[in-house]
Amino acid sequence: MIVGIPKEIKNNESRVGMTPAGVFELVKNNHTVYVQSGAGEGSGFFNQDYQQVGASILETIDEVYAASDMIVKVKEPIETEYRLIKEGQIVFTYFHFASSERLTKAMVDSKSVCIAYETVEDAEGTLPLLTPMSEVAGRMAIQQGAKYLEKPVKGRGVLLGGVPGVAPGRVLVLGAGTVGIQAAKMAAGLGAHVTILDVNMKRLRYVNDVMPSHVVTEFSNEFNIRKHIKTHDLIVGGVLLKGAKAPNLITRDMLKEMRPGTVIVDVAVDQGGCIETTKATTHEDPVYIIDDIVHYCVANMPGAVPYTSTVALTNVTLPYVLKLANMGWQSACNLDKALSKGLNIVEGEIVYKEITEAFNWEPVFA
Ligand SMILES: NC(=O)C1=CN([C@@H]2O[C@H](COP(=O)(O)OP(=O)(O)OC[C@H]3O[C@@H](n4cnc5c(N)ncnc54)[C@H](O)[C@@H]3O)[C@@H](O)[C@H]2O)C=CC1
Ligand SMILES: CC(=O)C(=O)O
Ligand SMILES: [Mg+2]
Repeated sequence: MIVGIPKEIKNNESRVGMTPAGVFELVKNNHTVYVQSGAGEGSGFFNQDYQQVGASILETIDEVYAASDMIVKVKEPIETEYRLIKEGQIVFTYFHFASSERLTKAMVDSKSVCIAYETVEDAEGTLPLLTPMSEVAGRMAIQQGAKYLEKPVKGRGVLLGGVPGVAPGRVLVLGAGTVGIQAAKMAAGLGAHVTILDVNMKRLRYVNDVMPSHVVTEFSNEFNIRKHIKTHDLIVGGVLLKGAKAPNLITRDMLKEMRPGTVIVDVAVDQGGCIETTKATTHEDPVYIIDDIVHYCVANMPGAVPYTSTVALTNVTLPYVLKLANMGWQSACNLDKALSKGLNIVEGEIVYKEITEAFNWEPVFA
């Protein structure tokens, strides 16, 4: 199969869909790999690193899309990429369709085969291709939150760890999944008081078992959320309903209950966000303020630490890329149930029901 690795074009996105180690495996399996010139530079991988393991370098993104049976990338296609995607072409990447009707329509029209990293789901119900990026984003949420709590950037002026004689900051984490646990762990490590909420008691039991006693678990419901937003300095949104639009757990009117300078880091922004006032931002311009509440809603947080993220991502995507390249998408998905859950749009048909539900579209599949 011919596999193409384009350069990412989302704002400040320096990850790349494959490391030279991944290209090495594909070439060993007799596949042809085209890498766009400079695609890996932001992650520390240069054209010669890819050439040394057998890839050919193409100058433009148009050439990479035109030449390839399968595109392996990181972020959802951006508008200028829509026209490049061909009928029958496999596009293996993060899509987050439920947060973008426009992207969904464009991919339906392209008649390509869209396999979304974020909905590949194993027998235990975990999301192996989302997990490493959620680990990165969960940890980063505290780094970013701590920074925006500083007064010069309109935060409350609270040091998360406190100092002797002054109470530490308070961090409220919505969702005790991968993002939530990593955020809680980082915040706890800094010495902050952490409250973590989920609707899944198994997750809360796990957190309760493994975290120190200054990480307190509570059930997620409106009453508890309304209570805690008044007293916490940093709120991390890490909820997920697989493939669906995130639920709005904090509505606009609730911002008035918070203290000025409270910081929200809504990691769930890529699925539409779990705060009503969330709108996607970029690393270039990451925050905005509504009712004195600082919102950080960057939809590609791991893009800011591309070396770590590219390696972590391709560690988990490569086995699936190899299967797709070796067998074609039909046989690979027939044989691998986890991969088949990644099928979102197949040759013009939406095959993941949460996407149609997100837009109140009529289901078009059986
Ligand atoms: N902005 C960014 O750069 C990135 C965003 N993400 C996003 O972060 C989000 C979370 O991802 P993961 O932690 O991997 O998901 P996960 O599936 O591991 O965890 C989600 C948790 O949310 C919980 N939940 C569902 N409804 C809830 C409610 N009403 N209240 C409280 N908890 C609730 C679930 O029980 C689950 O434990 C996803 O939308 C993911 O795409 C992930 C990586 C990077
Ligand atoms: C998961 C995701 O959207 C990201 O890593 O950017
Ligand atoms: Mg994202």
